Amino acid sequence: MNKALFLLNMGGPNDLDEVELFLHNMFSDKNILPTNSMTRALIRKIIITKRLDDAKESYTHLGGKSPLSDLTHKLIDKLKSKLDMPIYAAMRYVPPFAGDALKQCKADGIEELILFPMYPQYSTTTTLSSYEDIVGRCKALDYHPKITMSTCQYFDDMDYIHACVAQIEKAIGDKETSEYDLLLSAHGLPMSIIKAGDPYQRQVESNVSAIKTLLALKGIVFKDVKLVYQSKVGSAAWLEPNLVDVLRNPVNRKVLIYPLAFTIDNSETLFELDIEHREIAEKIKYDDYIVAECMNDSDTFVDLIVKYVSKEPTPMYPCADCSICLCCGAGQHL
Ligand SMILES: C=CC1=C(C)c2cc3[nH]c(cc4nc(cc5[nH]c(cc1n2)c(C)c5CCC(=O)O)C(CCC(=O)O)=C4C)c(C)c3C=C
Ligand SMILES: [Fe+2]
Ligand SMILES: [Fe+2]
Repeated sequence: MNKALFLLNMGGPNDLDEVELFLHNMFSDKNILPTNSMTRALIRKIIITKRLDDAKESYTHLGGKSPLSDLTHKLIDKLKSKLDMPIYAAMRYVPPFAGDALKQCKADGIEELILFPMYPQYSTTTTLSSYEDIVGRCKALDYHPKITMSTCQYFDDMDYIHACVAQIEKAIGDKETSEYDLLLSAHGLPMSIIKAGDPYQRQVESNVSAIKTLLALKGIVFKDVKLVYQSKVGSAAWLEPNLVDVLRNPVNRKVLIYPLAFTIDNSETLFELDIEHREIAEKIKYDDYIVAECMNDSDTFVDLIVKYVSKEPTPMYPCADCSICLCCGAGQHL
């Protein structure tokens, strides 16, 4: 069967004019704001009015755009040397959208789309949203390929955990780990989404436990290892503890932050963590403040993607005896 690979992600604005499009599309997504469409439109307007200038300002610090798209294309270039199939980035809120790639796949007679989520932990706000986007766009194009999730999540895959620890080791270099707090920083989510059954928090916590276990096995000792949540938007309750609160109340003034929910660097790592929160740390006189890089196009991450794309998809999580996946809805009933 002719196959093509789609890497699923949110995307990031490719110029300052796209910041509004990003926010508009994100807050039009029923998986991000699961309310009725009238309420969603109202909240969207309020958030765009409040966030647009600040968001543009953040991207200005990064040269006027998000680094996400360029870094994803570097990864795709590396994957192309290992996988004999067309590979596309499918971004949810800004170009490159999946639509153009799907038109190309239809014209090329591609019969199977293999989807790889760039999110290690499954969430309705990310993985499910991207999956539904692909399915919806295929329908709109009257294109009916087999759609396969290569995996719905990989937070518990030991190859992925080794890759996380490799990034942490690379960031700390020759420094003495026992003097540092390791903050494993996951993107936050509203508590309302968690209470509705989203498995993200549980998967993040398992991810943290696995990293702690591997650090112990490798004899790498930090002063403390803490799970924190970043990038809160609005005033509703989100997952806690919030990274900013933890940074503002230091027990120890040497920290290494590892961004746990991203595989590709973006404004929330390179601006929020590395510029904005660094300023807080400098103001309150941290002795050292290190932000680890995401996996980006590292060889271990390339190998992980190749592994999932090359293997038969396992019955998807958590349903073992029916091919429809209970976490993302992918697949079909037998
Ligand atoms: C309700 C708001 C948001 C939820 C829920 C959310 C979940 C979520 N997001 C990511 C990854 C990314 N988020 C990015 C940008 C971004 N996210 C939000 C809000 C929510 N995210 C906003 C408003 C923005 C725009 C930037 C800003 O205004 O601060 C990005 C792109 C960054 C870039 O380089 O452009 C990513 C990637 C995850 C993994 C996640 C749930 C687990
Ligand atoms: Fe986000
Ligand atoms: Fe799934």
